[in-house]
Amino acid sequence: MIELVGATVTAYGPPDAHGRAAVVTLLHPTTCTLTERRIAVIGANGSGKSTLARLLNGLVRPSAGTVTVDGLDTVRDGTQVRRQVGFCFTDPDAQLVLPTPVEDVALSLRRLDLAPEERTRRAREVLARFGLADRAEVPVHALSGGQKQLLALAGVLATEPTILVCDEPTTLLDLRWKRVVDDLLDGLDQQVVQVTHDLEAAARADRVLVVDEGRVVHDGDPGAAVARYVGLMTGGPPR
Ligand SMILES: Nc1ncnc2c1ncn2[C@@H]1O[C@H](COP(=O)(O)OP(=O)(O)OP(=O)(O)O)[C@@H](O)[C@H]1O
Repeated sequence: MIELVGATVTAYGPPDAHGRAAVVTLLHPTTCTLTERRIAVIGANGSGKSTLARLLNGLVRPSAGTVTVDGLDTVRDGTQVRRQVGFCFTDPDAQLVLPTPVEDVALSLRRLDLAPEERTRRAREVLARFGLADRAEVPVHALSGGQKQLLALAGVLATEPTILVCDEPTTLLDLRWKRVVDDLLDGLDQQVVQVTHDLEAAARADRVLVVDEGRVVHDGDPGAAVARYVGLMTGGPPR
């Protein structure tokens, strides 16, 4: 269970003519308890969705308030929280660091106390589960965007987190690969919190948070959330 209590994120904005930077609020105080299996976060570009998502595993620290996962504080107990909450970025290149898929997944498994051969064997098993068995030794840079996104998810899920947070996991994918990743996410046992611009994916969620200008302006039923978002988006050109 993820719990935000007055969670607020501030940062320094751009410096003025005197070199002084004002503090800007990226996320206004937010309180909610996230227990549903499928949660979507939607909103305009720059509204604060990624900031909210990154709070959930401590990638971003609250400037005020708290974020806890099953009672563990994302600041105080950051390492334990990150073991429980896997995070997948929009761009898999931000996540894939080793030359081949098998090495990359084996790296994800480094926390398990395993001999190197056993770690490699497990990494191959994980790749097979994700339909990437025949890509195990192919250079990561030679994989398609869809294969890279699957690999990034495989690396995160290999560690068996109880919660998966994904920041626009299908934005860079063509329709075929988007379906593959959507099906994978829909079928997971884990709780999944997904930031998305895909309103069909949002409509399939159990609960949808709509973020606007750093505030959660709607939280609840997917149909009403999507309608709220569409209303916001048709209210004039972006600022
Ligand atoms: N570390 C930071 N310092 C200053 N401003 C930041 C920082 N991180 C994000 N921002 C700003 O906060 C706002 C919200 O950013 P965020 O990435 O959370 O939006 P988003 O809703 O995920 O956008 P998108 O849909 O475009 O990915 C943006 O205006 C962004 O430029």
